[in-house]
Amino acid sequence: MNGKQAAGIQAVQEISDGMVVGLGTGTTVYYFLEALAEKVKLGLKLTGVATSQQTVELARKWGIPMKPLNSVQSIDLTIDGADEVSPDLDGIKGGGGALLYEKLVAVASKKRIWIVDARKTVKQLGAFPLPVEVIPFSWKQINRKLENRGLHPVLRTQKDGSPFLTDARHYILDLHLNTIENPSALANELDHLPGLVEHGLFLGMTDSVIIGYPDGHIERLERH
Ligand SMILES: O=C(CO)[C@H](O)[C@H](O)COP(=O)(O)O
Repeated sequence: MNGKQAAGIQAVQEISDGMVVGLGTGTTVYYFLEALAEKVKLGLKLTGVATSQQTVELARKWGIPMKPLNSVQSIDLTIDGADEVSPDLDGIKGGGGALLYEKLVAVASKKRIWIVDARKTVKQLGAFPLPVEVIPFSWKQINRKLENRGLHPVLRTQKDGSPFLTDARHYILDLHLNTIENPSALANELDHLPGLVEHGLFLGMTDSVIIGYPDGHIERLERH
C-alpha cells in the first residue's frame, strides 16, 4: 500500500449505482480505476467520462463503461488527482498533461473530489511547475510574453526532444515559479492571453480532497 493507492481505493466508496462519473488522469487515478473496475465486475452500473486518452485505454481494458463528455447532460461526481493542493483546496493540475480536458470535465461536474498522497499538500502553490497549454502555431510568441513577465516558461518535451503533445494536440509550457503569491491574479492574467488555451490553476474547483498516507490511512478535507 502507498498513499496514492490508499486515496484511490477510498474514493470508490463515493460511487453509487447509476452515476455518471468523471474519470481523472494519472497514477493515483490508476488505483481508483483498478478498484472501480472490481466493483463493475461485481455488478455496479455507471457511466464513466474520461479526461484523457490514457484513462480511456485503462477504462476500456478494465471494462468500465464510458461515454464522451458530449454524450452526457452532466456528471454527478468526478474523481481526479492533483499535483499540489493548498490549505484552502486550490490546486495545480496538469503534471500528466491532461489539464484542459480535466478542467472541462470538472466544470461539467456537480461534485468533485481530488485524490492525492500526502506529499501533494503544500502551504502555498507554485513549487510544482505550473503547466499552461498553448496553441503550437504561436507557442514562441506566448513563450516570449511569459518570459518577459518573469514567469520562466519551459517547453515540455518528450524523450526524443520533440514537443510533448496533449490529447488536443497542443503544446505545454511549464512555468517555474517556486511560489505563486496571488493565484487568482495569475489565473486571471493567463485567462486573457490569446493562444493560451488553459492553465493548470484549479481555483475553487474541488469540493473535497482525500489524502492518502503510506501506512494506508486517509484524511479528508472539505471545502466549507
Ligand atoms: O493533473 C493531472 C494530469 O494532468 C494529474 O491529476 C496530476 O498530475 C496528478 O498525477 P498523479 O496522480 O500521477 O501524481
